[in-house]
Amino acid sequence: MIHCEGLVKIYKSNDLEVVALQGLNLTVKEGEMMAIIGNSGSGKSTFLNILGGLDRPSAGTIQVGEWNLLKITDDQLVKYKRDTVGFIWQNNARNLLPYLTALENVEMPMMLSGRLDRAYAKQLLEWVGLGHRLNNKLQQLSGGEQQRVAIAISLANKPKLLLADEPTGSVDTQTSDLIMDIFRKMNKELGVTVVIVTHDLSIAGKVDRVVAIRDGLTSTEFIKRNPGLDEAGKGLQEIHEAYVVVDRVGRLQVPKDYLDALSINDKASMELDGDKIIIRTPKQLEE
Ligand SMILES: Nc1ncnc2c1ncn2[C@@H]1O[C@H](COP(=O)(O)OP(=O)(O)OP(=O)(O)O)[C@@H](O)[C@H]1O
Repeated sequence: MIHCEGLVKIYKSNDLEVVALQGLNLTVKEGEMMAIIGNSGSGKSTFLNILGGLDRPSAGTIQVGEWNLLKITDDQLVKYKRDTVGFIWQNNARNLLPYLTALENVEMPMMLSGRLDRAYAKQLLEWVGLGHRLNNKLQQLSGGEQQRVAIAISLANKPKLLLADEPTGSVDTQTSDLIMDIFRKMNKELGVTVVIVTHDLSIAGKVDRVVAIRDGLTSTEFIKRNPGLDEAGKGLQEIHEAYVVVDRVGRLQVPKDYLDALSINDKASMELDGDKIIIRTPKQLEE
């Protein structure tokens, strides 16, 4: 579904250049439900915005389904956004219309794309557990309920790819669990590929794979040890096996605390020792 290699995004403003993505590699299979984690400023939102067609990449390769997002024309990008992706933000209230009902809010994007389907709009709201709130105005719904309306809206165009930026960022734990359950249901029943960007490690137990981004590069992958396991609230390491990402030309990131522990700055010695690769302080610097 998603294949990106050496993806670069540079923001230029006046004389300043910020390299938000420095050659990111990531492949996401169709039907996968995965999360991207990383510290503030690591490039998560930049990556999601590129995937969602809201921002353009600077260089590299990024293919989503049939679309090459580096070469896509503006007209094709409009079609891509309308037909292929659904987007959910942390604070969705700004994208919803408070004076319309939940149902009217879901119908609105369908009308705009000329494909109104009231029965499907109702079904979506039932799927997110709001079948009893169809005719309530948005302003009469709680924050968590509004977030669920936003999820229904994001699915209104029957996207193949659902992108969520901190979808559980401003809701309580119970609503957060409910939202993750809805994503899983949509993923299983509609076959939608789901990519979630988050700070929240507790939702990691609800996805198949977590990829950590550091400084605009994928650094570590956590893959569920037991796919039957579905325990939110547990740490990543408890339910996932951690792997360092090695790119096609053999580059990998060594965690900063490991380097600090051995005072490795700009050089290290590396050697193959049977079935291990050993990285250590440069030999000539050892006492
Ligand atoms: N429009 C922009 N113009 C200039 N620099 C930007 C722009 N958007 C993001 N950046 C910079 O790119 C880097 C990556 O930002 P990004 O928002 O992708 O990080 P993030 O991991 O999503 O962080 P957060 O979790 O805080 O949202 C940061 O250094 C940020 O300051």
